[in-house]
Amino acid sequence: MGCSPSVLLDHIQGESVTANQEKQITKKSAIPYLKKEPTRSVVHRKSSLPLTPEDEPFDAYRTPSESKFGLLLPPNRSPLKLLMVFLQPDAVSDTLSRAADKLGFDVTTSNSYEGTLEEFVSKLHDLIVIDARCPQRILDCDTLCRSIRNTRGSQHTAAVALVKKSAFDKDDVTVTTLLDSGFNRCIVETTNIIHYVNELVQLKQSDIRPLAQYATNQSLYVALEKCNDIVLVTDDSFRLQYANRASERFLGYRYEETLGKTLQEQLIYDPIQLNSMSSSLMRAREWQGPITLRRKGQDAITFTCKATPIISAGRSPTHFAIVIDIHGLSETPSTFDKPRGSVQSLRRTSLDVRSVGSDYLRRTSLAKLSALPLEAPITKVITLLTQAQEQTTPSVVGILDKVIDLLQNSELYSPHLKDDLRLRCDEPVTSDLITALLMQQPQLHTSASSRRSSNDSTTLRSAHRTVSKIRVPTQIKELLETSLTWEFDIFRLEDLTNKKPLTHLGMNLFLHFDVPQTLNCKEKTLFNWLTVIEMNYHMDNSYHNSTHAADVMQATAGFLEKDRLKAIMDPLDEATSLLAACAHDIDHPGKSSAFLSNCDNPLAILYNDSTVLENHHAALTFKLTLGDDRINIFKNLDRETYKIARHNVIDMILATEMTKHFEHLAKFVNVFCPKSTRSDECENSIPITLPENITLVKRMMIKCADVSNPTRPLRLCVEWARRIAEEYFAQTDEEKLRGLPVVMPMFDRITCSIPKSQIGFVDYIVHDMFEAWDAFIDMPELVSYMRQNYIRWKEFDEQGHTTAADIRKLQNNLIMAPMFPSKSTTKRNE
Ligand SMILES: Nc1ncnc2c1ncn2[C@@H]1O[C@@H]2COP(=O)(O)O[C@H]2[C@H]1O
Repeated sequence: MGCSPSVLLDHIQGESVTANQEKQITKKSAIPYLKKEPTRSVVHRKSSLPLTPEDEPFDAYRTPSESKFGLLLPPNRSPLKLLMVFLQPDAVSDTLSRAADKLGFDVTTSNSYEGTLEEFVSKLHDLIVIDARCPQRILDCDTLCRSIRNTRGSQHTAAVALVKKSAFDKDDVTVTTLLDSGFNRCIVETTNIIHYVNELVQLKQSDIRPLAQYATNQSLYVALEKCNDIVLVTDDSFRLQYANRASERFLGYRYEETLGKTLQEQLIYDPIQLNSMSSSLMRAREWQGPITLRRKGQDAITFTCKATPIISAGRSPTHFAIVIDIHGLSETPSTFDKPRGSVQSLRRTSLDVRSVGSDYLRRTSLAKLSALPLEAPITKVITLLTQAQEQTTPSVVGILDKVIDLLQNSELYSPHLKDDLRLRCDEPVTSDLITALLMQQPQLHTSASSRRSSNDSTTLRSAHRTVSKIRVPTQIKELLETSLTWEFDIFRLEDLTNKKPLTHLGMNLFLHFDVPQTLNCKEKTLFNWLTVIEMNYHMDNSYHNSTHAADVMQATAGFLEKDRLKAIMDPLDEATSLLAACAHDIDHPGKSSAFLSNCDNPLAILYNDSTVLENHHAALTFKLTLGDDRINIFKNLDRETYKIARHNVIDMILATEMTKHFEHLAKFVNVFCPKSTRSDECENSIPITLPENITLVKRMMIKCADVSNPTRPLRLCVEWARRIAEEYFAQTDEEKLRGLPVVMPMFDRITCSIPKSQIGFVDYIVHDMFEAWDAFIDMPELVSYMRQNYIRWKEFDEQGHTTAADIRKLQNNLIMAPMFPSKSTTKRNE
């Protein structure tokens, strides 16, 4: 069965009696020591294993002295075995033997070359002392020692040459030669037993014990080889020095392919992860986090990793032990060592007791998440924050915990109305408006409501009417010549077309953007389509009628004319953007989604109170279009192109849902106007043509077009404000009449201040979005008009022009005012 490397690491660092402490024991008991050997059984762990990370000694892995392998105990073999090789016994050998007896050695003697080797092979002594005083021709010590060293396991034996006194007195080469042939040291002949006792004590401490520790190390290596987690050891420059068998199995590299290579060049996929790991390790701090590893001939894969610095010399880490938990690996590699059982089954039996701590659990589950082969940017962000937590103060850790909790919420960009919005927002009408626009859920019934099924006029209108080719009157033609200007007078077109502006403007713009060619359809089909779409807008809505659709289409066309967009949009993008704009509010009942939900309207039931209107607009668009060949503008597209077109139209229509306003805005700003990037860098570094980024642009485009009315010339802006206010008032009236919850109580036609509603709408919705949009497509007139209008609304409010009637009066004067702003107002730096 494999074992957990974390247990091994504990063993390495968990001894309670250090080498220093043991030296002190040895020193103090120099004399009693002759009589009583301290037993190894006195060595116990100071404390039991910590149960949670909190129980763990703070610097369990970090104290340099504890990171040394020197804390390993030699194997508990008692007594130590001594082989004495003397051709003939003499007073010196006798003294040595007696000293060894006193220290409790198990002494064996030998007097020949062969006998020695035989004896050694059978017992693998801890210490061998060879008499090097006799002439070489009688006993060749050098050769004997070399032969011993060639014996398997002899690296754990200390070999000592017993030399004449003269070898130390004279400056000859005897000692060096002996050391070269494999002896660990030389001791001099003597008949003084104390001398030999001290020699043996020193030998035990400085040679036998470390060699025995190496023997224990050997067993650790065996454990590492058998262990199921990947274990890598690198030097301080992340050059691989050791990789266990699990690494070969999971990563597919043979041992020889990996050794000597740096983690970066061979294994670690993500430089950010490596940087984070190395910054902790270099500061002698343990690191834990997900790590994505390259696998030979396969996809990279992310594992949970724990890296520990090891200081074997000096003050800085000399090695790093990297243990990679393969738990959570979804797929067992085909080369997996079958007899050992599956990763999962092994894991179930090997419990890491430290995983009980809640914080650890949280990190572990995060790590498991990131062990999946998928990685979203948010996963990286959470990982980096988790790593940052390890290097900061408890108060910052607390804050980061909250940040991580928020980030783990899937509704990242959905605004949650701050509980105290009503209190913080001085203006109740703004509070009402923004709450109604941004909140998904319908209001709870606050008053007794008569719940009955809606008979709202959301039923389909007939799509089947023969469309004759119309001739465009001159006035309309002339007006349409300005159809791509931001000051285009949509209300005049409404008048001239007898409230059918969409068909006329739509055809004009479709031709301008070569839509018939792009969709490979006849102009007549497009015309029919526009007609049917327009028919399905409610003429009697004061705001959400086909004039609004035409206005949004006109704004969209104006945006599409800008170089920034021309550069990234292909003809299908342009065509589908215009189609989406035309149809984006089709069959709008003049009431909000919340209203529909509150009165159990069939649409709210159909769409489960979720994105009710926008779902309906998109679905109805396709239902109508595909339902009649005469208006099926997609019928000549191949399946693939149709799918793209359909996706584009649906995506853009759904993007107009205001509850997702901040989500779309934030995504756009994050990609195209990141705070950290200087504007010049920004332009060059953004992968603007990535399909997902073009999608963000298209969403932002239709959103801006949809609420562009506060950025139009004042006369247009005021009329739109009056219209939307009128529609809101109508809803409030009906809610009151039907005893439904009042979604926006402040929009009461008697009491509401329309200027205040506009100020709030710009403050909360329009301002930031248009600043960002202007920065992107370079249309300074948008922001210019928005600011001028804003000032005017403030003036109107101060002057007491608040009701719809007041606004109407104002409009009479505005009709006389010029539509175009003075030249200076379109300058960006104004
Ligand atoms: N000038 C405005 N004042 C207040 N609300 C507006 C204004 N223009 C647009 N809106 C709101 O913004 C919403 C955008 O999506 P809708 O067209 O569905 O409905 C729109 C209105 O509810």
